[in-house]
Amino acid sequence: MSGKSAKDFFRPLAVGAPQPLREIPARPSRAIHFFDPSNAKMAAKVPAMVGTVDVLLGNLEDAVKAENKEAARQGLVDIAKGTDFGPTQLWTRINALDSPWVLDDLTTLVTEIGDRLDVIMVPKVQGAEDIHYVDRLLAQLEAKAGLERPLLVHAILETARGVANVEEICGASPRMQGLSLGPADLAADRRMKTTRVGGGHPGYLVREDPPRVDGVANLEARRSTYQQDLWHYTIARMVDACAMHGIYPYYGPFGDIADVVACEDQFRNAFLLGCVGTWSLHPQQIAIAHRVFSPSAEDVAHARRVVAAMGDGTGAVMLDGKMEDDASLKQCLVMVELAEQLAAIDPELKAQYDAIEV
Ligand SMILES: CC(C)(COP(=O)(O)OP(=O)(O)OC[C@H]1O[C@@H](n2cnc3c(N)ncnc32)[C@H](O)[C@@H]1OP(=O)(O)O)[C@@H](O)C(=O)NCCC(=O)NCCSC(=O)C[C@](C)(O)C(=O)O
Ligand SMILES: [Mg+2]
Repeated sequence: MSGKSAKDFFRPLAVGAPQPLREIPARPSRAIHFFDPSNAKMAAKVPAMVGTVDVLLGNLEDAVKAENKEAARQGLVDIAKGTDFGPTQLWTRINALDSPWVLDDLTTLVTEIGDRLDVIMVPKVQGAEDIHYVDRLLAQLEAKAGLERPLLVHAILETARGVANVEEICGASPRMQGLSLGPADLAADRRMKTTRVGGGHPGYLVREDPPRVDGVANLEARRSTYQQDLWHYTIARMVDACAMHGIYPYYGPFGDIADVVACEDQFRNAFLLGCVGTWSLHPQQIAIAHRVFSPSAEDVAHARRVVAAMGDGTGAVMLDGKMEDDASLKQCLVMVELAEQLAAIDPELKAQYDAIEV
């Protein structure tokens, strides 16, 4: 894991840096909405988006043209200084650690707007060494800026080595807040034969067995095929690594902006497997993410019924013909706690959750 002794793990890494957190706060982050701070039209929309999305993220890395890198950095500083973010979190994605821009990204952002940023997303993380580098540098910069609250770090898993090292990445620093999938870079690094940004592929499928007549397979018969999820393995590994370390997994980008149906399906797979949120690249993906990553009123009502029926939580009871016990109660508590967190920030959801009787 970190290689540090337990007593040193929560010590600040620079004199005067804030104390690391012992627990990562579970703040709602159903959608992490990306914007390019160097794109004037996009940037102009950001202040009005405060309160409509859980996280706004000023992206400095890929999707920002090389000639705009400095404008994007400065644009983010200006937006952060000039906007009251209220309950909405402000994140950034810095450039890759081997790029010519990242040192200035970190130095400028932490010293200028470190008190306004919540989480720094680091792309293309390969192993614990990348997190250790960022961890120490952030501590030095936090001390210099006189920050009282430590910045958190979110790693994007987008290389084969990163996936292989996923557990050590999650445990590399008390700053680790979570992980996102980077399906496009990961596909390229693995030499997958896709050309998309996330989502499925029609060629990745399983086929129904052929019907048999007198024991002979009829290979000419029409057979159903079922498209499989290319990202299941990686998301499942991320979910376990994050749960093990008390941090949060997220899906990532869905590049086919027009295909809102497949986007919703991909997001829902991630939600059901344990992810707490996803990315939004275009304003229309925010509503999809909010819908998917907020449990339905019916599921919340059912979970509340199980909690009520289970009393002190021990033993087994029958509810609607089904056995409920300690383990189903725990699943229901996950649902109820999430519903309470979301209801606290979203009056519309609160009304839906309160409308259905337990
Ligand atoms: C897809 C694009 C090009 C379509 O942009 P568009 O202008 O063609 O779209 P539109 O539908 O025409 O836009 C309508 C209006 O919404 C605005 N708008 C549009 N998008 C946004 C936005 N995000 N935030 C705020 N406003 C936005 C846009 O400026 C326009 O404003 P207008 O009505 O005044 O003309 C554009 O939405 C965009 O650039 N989105 C962000 C892309 C991005 O951040 N990509 C990087 C993350 S994915 C990634 O890096 C991979 C990964 C993880 O690394 C790995 O898998 O390896
Ligand atoms: Mg990438």
